[in-house]
Amino acid sequence: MPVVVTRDLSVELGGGTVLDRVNLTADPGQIVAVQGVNGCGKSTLLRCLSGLLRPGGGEVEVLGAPPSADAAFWREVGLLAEEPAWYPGLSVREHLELVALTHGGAAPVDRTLDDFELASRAGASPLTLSSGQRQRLALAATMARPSRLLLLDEPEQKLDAGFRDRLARMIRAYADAGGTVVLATHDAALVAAMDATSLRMRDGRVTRPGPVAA
Ligand SMILES: Nc1ncnc2c1ncn2[C@@H]1O[C@H](COP(=O)(O)OP(=O)(O)OP(=O)(O)O)[C@@H](O)[C@H]1O
Repeated sequence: MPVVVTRDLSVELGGGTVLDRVNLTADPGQIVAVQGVNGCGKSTLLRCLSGLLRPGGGEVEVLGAPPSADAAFWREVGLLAEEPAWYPGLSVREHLELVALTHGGAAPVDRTLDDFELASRAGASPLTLSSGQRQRLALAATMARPSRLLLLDEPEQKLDAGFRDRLARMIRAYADAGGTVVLATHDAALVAAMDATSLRMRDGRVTRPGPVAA
């Protein structure tokens, strides 16, 4: 059974059509990369999949039901969108300990710090990190705990080339273990490195579904 299905998903905002009858499916183990120019509707699509925006028309099903606001939904779904608010009085390590404590089955914090290249900054407040380091912390908080679906809006932003390669491998490993990923990205190299299914959007419409071109 698909993890994500949209049928003729449509959204109007500010008097204009932002999503126009978008049909998408994502199966267990699949990475769907939504690509297209600024303003084509990628973030709006992810907001609909996460239930943060109610579509004006069509249907969205995530894990067999419309996205829901309750905590049970968010235990299955990891979202990376706007940068989260950080607690200034908690260190990088303590933020990750909070995630590990509240989500059974999370990866050990020391391993997460290594995986996301944050070990040398473990004692720092997130507010004193560089923007790329904060992006890695946001990714770590999203990916270090169990989930069935990851919704990632431009996960590559602020990351250097080396960590983008590492991220591609981590997302691929998540999918190989049965997880589903829908991401919006401007990074064609990341799409290729993850061996993702590419979905091209233009003006709110899907123009080119199918496997990514070589
Ligand atoms: N609240 C809103 N009111 C009016 N228009 C909106 C609103 N939110 C988004 N839009 C418009 O919807 C369109 C799609 O925006 P969206 O953020 O989904 O694009 P995107 O593909 O994610 O772009 P980017 O690559 O720049 O992140 C844009 O034209 C944007 O101006």
